[in-house]
Amino acid sequence: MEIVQQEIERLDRVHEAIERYAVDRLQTIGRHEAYTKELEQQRLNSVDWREKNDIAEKLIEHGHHSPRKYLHEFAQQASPYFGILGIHDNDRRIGKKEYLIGNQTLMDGQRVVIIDWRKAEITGPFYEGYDIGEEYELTIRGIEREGVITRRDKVTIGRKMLTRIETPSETYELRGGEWHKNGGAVESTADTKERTEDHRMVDSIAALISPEQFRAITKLRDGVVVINGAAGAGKTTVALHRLSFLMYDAPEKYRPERCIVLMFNRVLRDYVKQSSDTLLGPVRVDTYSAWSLTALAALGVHSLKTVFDDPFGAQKKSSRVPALLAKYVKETTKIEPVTDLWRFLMQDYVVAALCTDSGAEFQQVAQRKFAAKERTVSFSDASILLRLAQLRRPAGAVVLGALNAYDHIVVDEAQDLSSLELRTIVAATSVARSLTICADEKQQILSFLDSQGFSSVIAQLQSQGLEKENLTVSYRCPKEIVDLAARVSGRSADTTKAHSGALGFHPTKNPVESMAKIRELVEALVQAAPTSLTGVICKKKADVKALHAALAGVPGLHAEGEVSFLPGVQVIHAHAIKGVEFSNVILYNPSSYDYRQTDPDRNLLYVAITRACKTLHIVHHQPLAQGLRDTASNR
Ligand SMILES: Nc1ncnc2c1ncn2[C@@H]1O[C@H](COP(=O)(O)OP(=O)(O)OP(=O)(O)O)[C@@H](O)[C@H]1O
Repeated sequence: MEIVQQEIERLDRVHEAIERYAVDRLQTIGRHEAYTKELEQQRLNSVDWREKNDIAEKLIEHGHHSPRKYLHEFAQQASPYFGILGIHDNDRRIGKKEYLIGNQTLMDGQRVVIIDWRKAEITGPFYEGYDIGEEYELTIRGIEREGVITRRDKVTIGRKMLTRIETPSETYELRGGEWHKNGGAVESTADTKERTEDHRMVDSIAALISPEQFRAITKLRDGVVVINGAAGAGKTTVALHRLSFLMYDAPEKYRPERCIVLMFNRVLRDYVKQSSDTLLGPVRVDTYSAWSLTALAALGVHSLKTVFDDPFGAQKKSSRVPALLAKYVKETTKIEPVTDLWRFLMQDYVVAALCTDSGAEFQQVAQRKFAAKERTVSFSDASILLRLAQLRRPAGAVVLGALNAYDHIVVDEAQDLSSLELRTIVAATSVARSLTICADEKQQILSFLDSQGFSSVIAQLQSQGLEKENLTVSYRCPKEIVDLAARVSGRSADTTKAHSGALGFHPTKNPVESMAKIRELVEALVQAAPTSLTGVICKKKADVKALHAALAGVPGLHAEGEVSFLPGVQVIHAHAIKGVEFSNVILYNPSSYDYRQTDPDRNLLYVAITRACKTLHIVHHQPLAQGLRDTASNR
């Protein structure tokens, strides 16, 4: 196995280059800092003010060239690269060349050892599915290049050791201390998570990016990109890599401190925060609600008290609110912002447009709050308040963190934001309106949102130039589960890349039997794979407690309400599972009473099913929801 020997030797040389780079880097920094100290000393010793000024200027100039700014520490020692791209260029001066592709560039003096995957003009052929021997035409630094692809291999390096080489036709794998040819299948991301005992997004995903995902990541530098696609097709993955790509490709245009990622809930926020260090560096990752409060503060609206419950939350999220606000702002003058909000809500035309019944109560509450100068707002109020505060600013005004200011915003699960919330986000971007919006209308689970909201904002953005990317391949779920999800949602899915998994139905007679069955299943799953993560999903919050009690004492049971990505077992209700994933999912009694034939219920069931990376067990004592029922009876 010559290739294995060659690659082991290559990796040794790369490790040596990493060490040389680390030493060179520290020496260069050391020299720079020693000269800084020398200049500071000279300035201290100098008695002539003119000389002092000269030295001060020199110090400032010297500071601009600090090697800490451009010689970054190489942080990928354990796994320095994941791809090898071979070319034979028609230009004789280039000729045959092999590029190593990784998460960070590595230089050895003037020589490039590893190329960052985001250097798309070079790494494109690696991702875009070129065949060996296929001709390429590239434009690198404005120069046309032509030739043929000679190699396009993936390698796995873990803890500084080469363990796998995957060429387009063969695989070589290190198992039990020996190399085997064409042995195992590619490890799925679910298996990687179990092996590493970490059930967050896999860090090494840049190695796996598909051609369609790569195109979405590197597409259209300015403007809005909407990423659609089935659950588990990699929408979030693509959006985060896209932001990473933009910041790398045009750092002066996409500054990390002027970019933000908005996630659907705190679970998802923490999930991304913890897993995207390499990808996003210091970019803020937050929920829409948390961001809206800081944006309000930036606009001068302070001392708010927030509450979750709002009996009129649905009305306030109506897709009619943006037009009503626009009219209100036109016809009224600016007053203290929170009072302005209550005054808006008590207008007759607002009440008439938003309330079919209970309008009188809606208006009275707003009038009372207006009179009392109330500072307690719900999160639905906060988004109206934010849009109002944005609209009250003069056209084109820039307010950092709130208005016409962000270089780029990523919005995940946008289908579950109201049209007003989406508008506050769009308004917060700079005039280039650079946004990546992930959305799947089949995953809209908030019953109080009207479906026109999302589409109306997209239609408006369309007129300003918007690109849509549809991801078709599902990566998270096994084929059996993708098929079941397709039956529930009525949307077909591409299962070509899907691995195989297990799907089981377990009818019981009553809740007690269901709970006992779930305990039996969980115990078996934990015993079979102690490093897996199992999610027990129920529709009603009240069932979380009962299920938790039924599983008491099971090894690895996470505390009630705690969401963690460590191996074990989690009981969680369906509304809290957006965007997360489990090796195994057990659905507790997904009955036709709990999941009715309405869009939000169907969507919620679709979301629950598609959280499973390997197995799905459905335990029920009542008639199953439609979609599940047909599958169960055909088995
Ligand atoms: N090209 C790929 N190859 C292998 N795994 C991938 C690929 N792209 C994404 N994944 C994995 O698939 C899973 C789903 O990805 P992601 O969460 O980005 O999908 P999504 O479309 O946002 O899902 P959802 O709509 O359910 O939120 C993740 O574990 C991710 O690491």
